[in-house]
Amino acid sequence: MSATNTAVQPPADAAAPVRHPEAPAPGEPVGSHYANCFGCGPDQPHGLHLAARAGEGVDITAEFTVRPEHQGAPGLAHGGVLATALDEALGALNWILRVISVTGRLETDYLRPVPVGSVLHLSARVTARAGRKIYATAEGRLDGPDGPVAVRADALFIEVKVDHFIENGRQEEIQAVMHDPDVRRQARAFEVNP
Ligand SMILES: CCCCCCCCCCCCCC(=O)SCCNC(=O)CCNC(=O)[C@H](O)C(C)(C)COP(=O)(O)OP(=O)(O)OC[C@H]1O[C@@H](n2cnc3c(N)ncnc32)[C@H](O)[C@@H]1OP(=O)(O)O
Repeated sequence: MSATNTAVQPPADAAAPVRHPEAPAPGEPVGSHYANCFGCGPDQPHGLHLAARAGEGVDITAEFTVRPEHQGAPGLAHGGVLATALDEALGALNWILRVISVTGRLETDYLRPVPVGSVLHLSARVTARAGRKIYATAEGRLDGPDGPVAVRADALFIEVKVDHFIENGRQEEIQAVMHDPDVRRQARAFEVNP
């Protein structure tokens, strides 16, 4: 592992993250940002169905149950799926900061194999902010929230406007969500906050 790559580590003058006053209360579900999201969407049959809960700080917890459709090697979770679980847990931090951001960089360490049928206990927290850059870290543990760490990641998320999705997403899906009052309400709530 490179000791010189500092892209996912905050600079010395980065600011401490602040929990938004209207973030979900500790223990409350963060909610799915999009019903078809592979990470958190309830309508994705093969998705991860992560349901994150707000922590007390600028953090969340979530569980991911590894199903047979998530395999890479026989009986083991695919590494890309595990990276997705970490990425989704990190993405849920948007709701604690009340900022819309996307993954710019995700550095993942795989420490233990994760068997099918196991529950990965995920936690993620923001470590610092610098302008549009949000630095965060996540880990997934086996055998309970205090069990051994199986996977971990450091990430750099970049703040974007709602237009990022409207301009880049396929119009079919964009038009469908624009007509969803829940999505419109959520997007408005994020955009009125500086
Ligand atoms: C409708 C409502 C929907 C709501 C949906 C909620 C969605 C939540 C989803 C959550 C789901 C889970 C999460 C997901 O799966 S999110 C999905 C996966 N991620 C993406 O698709 C992002 C694709 N990338 C981009 O769109 C652009 O590259 C972004 C927006 C990221 C930056 O392009 P933009 O033109 O805006 O900015 P910039 O290029 O001026 O860069 C700005 C600064 O950032 C630094 N930098 C940039 N990239 C990197 C990098 N890779 N490593 C290190 N540093 C990087 C850069 O050096 C610069 O620094 P500085 O020079 O200022 O110091």
